[in-house]
Amino acid sequence: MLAPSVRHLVFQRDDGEVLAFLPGQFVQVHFHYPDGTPTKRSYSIATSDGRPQDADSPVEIAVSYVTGGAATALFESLSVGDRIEASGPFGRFCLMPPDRNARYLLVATGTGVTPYRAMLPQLEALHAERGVEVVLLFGARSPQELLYGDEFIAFAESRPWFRFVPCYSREAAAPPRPDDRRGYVQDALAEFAPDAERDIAYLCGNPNMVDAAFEVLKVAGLPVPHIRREKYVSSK
Ligand SMILES: Cc1cc2nc3c(=O)[nH]c(=O)nc-3n(C[C@H](O)[C@H](O)[C@H](O)COP(=O)(O)OP(=O)(O)OC[C@H]3O[C@@H](n4cnc5c(N)ncnc54)[C@H](O)[C@@H]3O)c2cc1C
Repeated sequence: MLAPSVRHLVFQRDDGEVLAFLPGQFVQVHFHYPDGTPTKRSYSIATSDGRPQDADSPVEIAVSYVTGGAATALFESLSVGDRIEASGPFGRFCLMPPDRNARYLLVATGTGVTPYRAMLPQLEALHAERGVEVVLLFGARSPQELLYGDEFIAFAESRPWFRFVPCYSREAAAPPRPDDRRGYVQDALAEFAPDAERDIAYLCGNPNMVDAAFEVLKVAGLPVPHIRREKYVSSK
């Protein structure tokens, strides 16, 4: 468990094929409702090992359990070694190496942070290549819900070009770290002075947060192609 209701799950393909995904992409999990109707749900790939994918590579996801959720029931019922059906990779919520921005503003709530975990090796390479800087703003209700928080904190501590800014909407960390903030993640954006010349922003997770942060960035002057969005809407 990454948080009281969020579980990290690791899968491996069992058909000998390679899941050649780009960081930021997602998989779809296929299953059936109790009445036999087929359905599917999307999950961002969290795998962050930076190695070229091969047939044995892990496919990691973080699932937020919701009360009464159909996929939630499927994941809760799984035991080690069980199989599920999935397809992918899908999506275009990816870093685009031809971009020439000096800084990335990465914004997430909840499991919306998982694409950024997958992007860490690529961000490191982009920093080495052209000195790009990164600010990751992560909205969580409390420190207990700071998914992969230890990993992001350790990553930021050894890289001055990468800032990790947890924004707690319900309670502050005790004792707070210098980059901890109180309140909603979209309200913390102004402090980082979004700039059309310098920044490209990625927004991922709760649709209300994505819409609110999109408005903040647009008002700050970021052109729409510089604001990339992935909304975690239910695909029922
Ligand atoms: C591109 C994309 C990527 C996604 N990536 C992830 C991911 O990495 N991890 C992840 O956990 N989810 C992710 N989602 C959301 C995921 O696909 C499911 O919608 C979610 O897991 C709920 O599925 P469920 O079948 O358990 O609930 P459902 O049966 O779909 O919903 C049951 C009830 O819960 C409500 N509900 C659904 N989602 C939430 C929520 N988040 N909070 C509160 N109530 C909710 C519904 O309105 C409904 O009333 C992603 C969605 C998209 C579109």
